[in-house]
Amino acid sequence: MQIAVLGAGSMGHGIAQVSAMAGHKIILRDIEPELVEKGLEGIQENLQGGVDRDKLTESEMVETLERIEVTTDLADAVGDADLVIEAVPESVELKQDVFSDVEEIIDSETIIASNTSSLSVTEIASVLDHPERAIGLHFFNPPHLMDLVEVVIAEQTDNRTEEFAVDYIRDIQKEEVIVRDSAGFATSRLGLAVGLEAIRMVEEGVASPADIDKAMKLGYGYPMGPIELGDHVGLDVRLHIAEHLREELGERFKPPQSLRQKVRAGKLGKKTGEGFYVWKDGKRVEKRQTREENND
Ligand SMILES: NC(=O)c1ccc[n+]([C@@H]2O[C@H](COP(=O)([O-])OP(=O)(O)OC[C@H]3O[C@@H](n4cnc5c(N)ncnc54)[C@H](O)[C@@H]3O)[C@@H](O)[C@H]2O)c1
Repeated sequence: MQIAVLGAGSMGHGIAQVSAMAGHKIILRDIEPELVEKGLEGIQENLQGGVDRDKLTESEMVETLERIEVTTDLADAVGDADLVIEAVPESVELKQDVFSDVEEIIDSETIIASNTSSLSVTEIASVLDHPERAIGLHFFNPPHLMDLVEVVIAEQTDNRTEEFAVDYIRDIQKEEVIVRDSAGFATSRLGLAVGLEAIRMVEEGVASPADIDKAMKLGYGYPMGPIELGDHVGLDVRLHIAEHLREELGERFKPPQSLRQKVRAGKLGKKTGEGFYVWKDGKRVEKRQTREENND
């Protein structure tokens, strides 16, 4: 089928790539020529990496790239699309504008999906004349390596749209989970609950961040401990999501004080060189931390 991907940033170019690899024709749209070109370069790099690691052949790479067109023109992108997936920045107003603009161009059968990671798909879809064709498709970063897609069912989503979305996800070799549209979907809500409790345990002096992370890795088989994951994602991002979930779901998502303090101090994790851990050149600097040190 033909798929329009709107936004060629971190997620958009990855979604375009995995869809093209499954044989679909893709039109990738961003607002500036440099941005679509950058997205396309990202796809080329990922595919070349796959060829280098013998994950795909040179000719599969070439065929995949031949299935991708880029444009800055919305009508060119969505005019003949069977599925439109938006991956523009995380703002309700922006996504609503994109949805309404798209609906003016597409035909009545086209499905419109949002890759939002935290916003209400129901609210985004509310601007449509036919909101029953809207759905959330929450891909994970980077889409070419992450198998999961949360299929988010808005209040208005009908069965045809849900079935269409599930068929598409399976077709591109991803695994779906079906989630009713509610704050944090399934992943962020549970991931954050563990992450916030881990920070509270550090505050209470139960164990050091390193020991909490080690406990969950060795005891529960987590690939990465909850505190280290927070440093990876960015503590500002974690705080923002916690505030949103607190507003929607209640006090159990109240952000711990030490999380707020780290964000106020600009200690945002890996990207600033310090969060709950110290980071150098993208790697955790190992130092034996005592519980007292972490109560600062
Ligand atoms: N980055 C992640 O880890 C991640 C994971 C899952 C979901 N998401 C969600 O995916 C969406 C995109 O995130 P991202 O990290 O790719 O952002 P990004 O900033 O990397 O990319 C967004 C792109 O959209 C473009 N854009 C802005 N307005 C546009 C418009 N009207 N039409 C087309 N393109 C437009 C921007 O120029 C930019 O290139 C957000 O909703 C985000 O919450 C992000």
